[in-house]
Amino acid sequence: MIKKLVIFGVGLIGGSLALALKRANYCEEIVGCSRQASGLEKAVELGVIDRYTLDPAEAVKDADMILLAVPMGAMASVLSAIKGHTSADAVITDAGSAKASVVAAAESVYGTVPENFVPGHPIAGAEKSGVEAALIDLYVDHKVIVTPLAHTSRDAELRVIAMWEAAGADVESMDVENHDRVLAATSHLPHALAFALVDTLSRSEVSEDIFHYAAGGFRDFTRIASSDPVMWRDICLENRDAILESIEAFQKNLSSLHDMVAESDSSGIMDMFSHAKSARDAYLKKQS
Ligand SMILES: NC(=O)C1=CN([C@@H]2O[C@H](COP(=O)(O)OP(=O)(O)OC[C@H]3O[C@@H](n4cnc5c(N)ncnc54)[C@H](O)[C@@H]3O)[C@@H](O)[C@H]2O)C=CC1
Ligand SMILES: O=C(O)C(=O)Cc1ccc(O)cc1
Repeated sequence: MIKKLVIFGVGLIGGSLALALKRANYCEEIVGCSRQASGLEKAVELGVIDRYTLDPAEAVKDADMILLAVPMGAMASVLSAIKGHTSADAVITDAGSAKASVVAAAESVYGTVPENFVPGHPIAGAEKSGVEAALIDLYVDHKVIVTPLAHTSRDAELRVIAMWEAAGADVESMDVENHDRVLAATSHLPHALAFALVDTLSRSEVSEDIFHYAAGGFRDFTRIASSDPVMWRDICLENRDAILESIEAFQKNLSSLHDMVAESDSSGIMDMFSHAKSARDAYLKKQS
C-alpha cells in the first residue's frame, strides 16, 4: 500500500498508472505535479488524480512514493526541484524509456544516486500522449523493467515492484546497460525507422500518391511515427550510443538487401526474408 503517491507528469504513462492504482485501492492519495495547471486540472476532472500542485517541494511533502513520468529531458530538473524536500522513507522511481541517462541525471543532482532511487521502465505505451490517452489496463500483463544499482535499497526496489504489480504488470530486473541496449533494438530503432520512413516518403515529389495508395502494411509499419516528437527526440539524445549501434547494424543489413536486389540475388533475398519470417513467427508464438 502507498499512503501518498506523487506523479510528476500526469500524461499517458503517469495517468495510466494512477488509474490502475486507484482501481486497486493501492493509494490513499494520488497527487499530480507538473509545470502547467491545464493538464492537471483535466486529470482531476477525469478522476485520474485526487489533487495537484505546481509546487514540487509541496508535492513531495510526506510522500512515500514519487514517480517521474516526464519526458527524459526533464528528469534532472524535476530531481533538482524535489532535492531536500522528500521524507526519509520516500521511494523515488521513474518511467523513462532509457535508464543510463536517468541514473546520470540522479548522479548529477545528488552526487551519488540515492539508495531509495529505483530506475524503472514500463514496456507498455502508445503513440498517443497526454492524460486523455491514459488507459486503466495499459500495464495489465505487460512487462515493467526495474534497473536497480548495486547499492539500491532492496526495500525500495520491492516497494516499486509491488506498485507495478498492483497495476497488473509483470516486473523483471535487468542491469542498466543491458536494458538500454535491448530497448534501443526493440523499441528505439523501430520508432526511429518509422519516423525516418514517413519523413522520406512525405518529402517525395509523388507523396500525395504514396499516401493515397498506402495499404494496411504501411499503416501497421508507421503507426508509431504518430508518437510524440519531443519524447522521441529526448530518447534519441538520452540513449545515443545504443541507438547508434542499432542504427548501424540495421544500415549494414539494409545495405546487404540493397545489393542483393541490385544483383537480383534471389536466394540471398529468400534467405534474409525466410530468416526474418521465422524469427517473427517464433516471437508471436512466444507471446500467445
Ligand atoms: N508513451 C509511451 O508509450 C511510453 C513512455 N515512456 C516514458 O514515460 C515518460 C512519459 O511519457 P508519456 O506519459 O508518454 O508522455 P506525456 O506527454 O503523455 O506526459 C508527460 C507529462 O509530463 C509533463 N511534463 C513535461 N515536462 C515537465 C516538467 N519539466 N515537469 C513536470 N512535468 C512535465 C507534461 O505536461 C505531460 O503531462 C517519458 O519519459 C517516456 O520516455 C515509457 C514507456 C512508454
Ligand atoms: O506504441 C508502442 O507500440 C510502443 O512501443 C510504446 C512504447 C514507447 C516507449 C517505450 O519506452 C515503451 C513502449
